[in-house]
Amino acid sequence: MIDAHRLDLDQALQLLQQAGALLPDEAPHSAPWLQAVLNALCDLSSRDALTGLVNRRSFEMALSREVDRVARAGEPALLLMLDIDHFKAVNDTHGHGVGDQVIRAVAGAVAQTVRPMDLVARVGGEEFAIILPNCATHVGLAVAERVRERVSELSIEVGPGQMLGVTVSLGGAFAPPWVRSSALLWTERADRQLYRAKAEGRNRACLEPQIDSLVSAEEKGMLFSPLNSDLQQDSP
Ligand SMILES: Nc1nc2c(ncn2[C@@H]2O[C@H](COP(=O)(O)OP(=O)(O)OP(=O)(O)O)[C@@H](O)[C@H]2O)c(=O)[nH]1
Repeated sequence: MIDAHRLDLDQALQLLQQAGALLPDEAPHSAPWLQAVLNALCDLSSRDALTGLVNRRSFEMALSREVDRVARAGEPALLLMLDIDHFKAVNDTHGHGVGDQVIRAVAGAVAQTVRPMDLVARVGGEEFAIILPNCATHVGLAVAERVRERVSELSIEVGPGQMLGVTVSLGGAFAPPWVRSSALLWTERADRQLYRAKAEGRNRACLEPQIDSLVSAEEKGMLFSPLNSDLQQDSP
């Protein structure tokens, strides 16, 4: 049994306080209190401080989980990479503070546009990623377009009476159903489409052309038959 009084938790509690996290109501140093402190620290370390979105580390974990899920369940999942257009010019013209404000506004708009089950992450300075589980392939482009349009409608007040508009480019790729791919390959494919969107003029969404699965219904049945359950678990 751990005696929580003997643990040095000062720094952890200061971090939580500084981040504005609510400290647990439970009796200090009790087991439920300690658990609540750990939960709050986990939450803090999985979020980006500027936007409150999921950070790159959590995104990578979620993406690997999604790769596994798609390979098992065969449901199509879409990964969108999103980058603010000409963002350097925003910083250069209006300053870093306004740049941060724009990043926050874009993050809010994107998070409000997708479904609660979708995961929006800030994966770089002005770069975001969205994992959309169970997203039908024929609606992928419409979803990406909706996000693009929503951001382009933003009017961000960056000074008294001074409004700023911003656009984003998006690149997307579906995880191949029934196939064990890797998070890295999936990200690279979506990134390639993002570069295409930038090269084709920005403020647009490009999705990887769909390649129909070569796995037949019969093969899918075989993959999930009890005889092959070991094979399924061991396959790379
Ligand atoms: N304000 C602010 N700026 C950031 C942050 N992180 C990165 N940046 C800036 O984002 C800018 C990214 O610029 P670039 O990668 O050149 O791209 P861009 O100007 O958006 O141009 P394109 O992507 O080609 O449309 C750089 O100037 C970085 O300094 C941040 O957290 N806050």
